[in-house]
Amino acid sequence: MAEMFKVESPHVRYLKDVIEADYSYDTTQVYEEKGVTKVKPCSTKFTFHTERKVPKLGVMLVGWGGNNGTTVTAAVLANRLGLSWMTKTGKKVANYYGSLFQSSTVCLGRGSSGEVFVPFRDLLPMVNPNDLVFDGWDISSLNLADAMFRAEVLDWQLQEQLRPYMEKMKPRPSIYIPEFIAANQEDRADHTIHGTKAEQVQKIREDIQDFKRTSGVDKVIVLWTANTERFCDIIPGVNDTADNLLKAIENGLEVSPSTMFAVASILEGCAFINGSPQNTFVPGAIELAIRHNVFIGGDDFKSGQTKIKSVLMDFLVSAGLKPVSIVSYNHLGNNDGKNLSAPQQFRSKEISKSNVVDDMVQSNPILYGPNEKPDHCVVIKYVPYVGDSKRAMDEYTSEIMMGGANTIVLHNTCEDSLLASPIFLDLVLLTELCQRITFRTETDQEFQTFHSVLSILSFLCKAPLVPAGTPVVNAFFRQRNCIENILRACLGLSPQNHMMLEHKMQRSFVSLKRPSVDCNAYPISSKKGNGVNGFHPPGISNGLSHSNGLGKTVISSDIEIEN
Ligand SMILES: NC(=O)c1ccc[n+]([C@@H]2O[C@H](COP(=O)([O-])OP(=O)(O)OC[C@H]3O[C@@H](n4cnc5c(N)ncnc54)[C@H](O)[C@@H]3O)[C@@H](O)[C@H]2O)c1
Ligand SMILES: O=P([O-])([O-])O[C@@H]1[C@@H](O)[C@H](O)[C@@H](O)[C@H](O)[C@@H]1O
Repeated sequence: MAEMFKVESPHVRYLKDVIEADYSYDTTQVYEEKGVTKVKPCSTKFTFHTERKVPKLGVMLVGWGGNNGTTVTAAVLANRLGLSWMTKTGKKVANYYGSLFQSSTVCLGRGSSGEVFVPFRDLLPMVNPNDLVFDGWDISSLNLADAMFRAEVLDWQLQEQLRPYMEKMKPRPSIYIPEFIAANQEDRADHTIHGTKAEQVQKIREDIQDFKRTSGVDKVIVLWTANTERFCDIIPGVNDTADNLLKAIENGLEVSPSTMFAVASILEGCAFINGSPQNTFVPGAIELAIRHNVFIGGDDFKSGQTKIKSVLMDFLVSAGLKPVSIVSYNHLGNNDGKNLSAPQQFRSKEISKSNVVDDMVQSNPILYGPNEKPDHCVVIKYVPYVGDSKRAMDEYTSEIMMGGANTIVLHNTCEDSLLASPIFLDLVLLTELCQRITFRTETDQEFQTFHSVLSILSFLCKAPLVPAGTPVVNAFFRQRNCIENILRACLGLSPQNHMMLEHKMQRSFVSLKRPSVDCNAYPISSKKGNGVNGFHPPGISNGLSHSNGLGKTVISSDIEIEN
């Protein structure tokens, strides 16, 4: 599919197979010299390559029969089919609300009528989620239609329309090691593979090969959405290096099912994403991914309470207010909640939900002394009756000026799986896009990929996995801006700086010509479905555009967009 717009610049070249962009990466180095803090602007010349051809993408879900797995599969099917259904509050239409790429926008630049916003997905060629092909594994034998019914997430009228499609989808039997998940999951495990750990890893590899062969997809990404496991001890000689991990699997030593899936995926050259909080990526798994130049990412989908926390902490600390007590309670009644009612599984989740405040606390030594941090308590309770409708209650108490106190209380009710499902799509689509991006610098002329530990996924994860020795960022807008600015860099566009100097000057440097009067509103993104058909970005929806006969659509004399 042709790009939705083209950048007019001598530094950007639309070649047959790639978009090639020259980019100046500007940073600022701070260092001490003779007791003086020095600040030095630095600039590095990058050349980015982004492959223009979008592949047919297969997604294999571990835990496919769960609430999230069935819901995301149903959502993609419903969008592909353009389904709608009646409910007590009226007609509902399939959409991808909650997806960064499908339902949020970015500012492309400034037009004659103001800022021009386009769907995030249109910045670079990306897979359309409607085209995703799903497969996967589950320790429960239910087909996807019966599993969707068991999940009790989606309206009945929608389930009825989807049943003929989803009842044909059957998860593959999976690896089951009881001690890694709650004992209360045992009655679900009627669909498991047997044999040694090495034989089971080999079986998973064969499943991936079989899916590739039978589905005709160009590439596969494996995503863990099975139950939360207990943490694994990091044992020298067992999982501390890639070779030891492979040997441990051969010798049947302690390796969790999620790590076994990660190893199988990596050995098959498939990116592996961990949507749960356990430490799947033991050092040996990370080393193996690096050795095979395969992307890994995680941990734990950032979907609700923690996502709000990464915004509120950003707001409070950036505003100079001092959060001193944060209490996050929630109860839910789905199978995830049932699994988390066991202490070891809860502990995994408690860890991933607790570290999200660290970066903002460490960013402000005015508010927090060395090793000082707010009280932070995480509580999760299992209440079967409420099902997937998670109830979250949060209390944020901050010290404000002159001994004052400010307490913010939140109550949030939502279908947990409808918050998590769009995150799946963003994770796999962004990972796939990153697989098509390479870059070189003026001092290192050989093109390289991103590091195997794909930290650009941080925006989508509670406990971001980052390359060793690199910073963990949790603040919501910093994470989002990171994605946006990297994708802009692939187009040779400078980072969003929000300065808007042109509007803050006595004598502006920009003459904003009025658009010609004989043109119609220009649909920036005419992709079908998801309610964005004929998308008219704010600022030019009543704006005017016309074709100048050169195959370009001119929104105004300031912007030219090539059809
Ligand atoms: N909002 C959210 O729903 C959300 C947010 C963040 C993280 N998560 C995590 O995502 C995961 C899935 O959440 P869910 O609500 O879909 O849970 P779920 O219990 O409904 O689904 C998990 C599925 O995994 C299956 N399973 C368990 N062990 C397996 C194995 N070894 N191999 C294959 N399948 C296995 C189970 O049978 C079940 O069908 C959980 O770990 C949860 O903590 C969920
Ligand atoms: O994403 P978030 O709302 O912070 O955290 C959620 C937890 O509060 C919830 O109890 C759990 O079931 C979900 O898996 C999810 O992890």
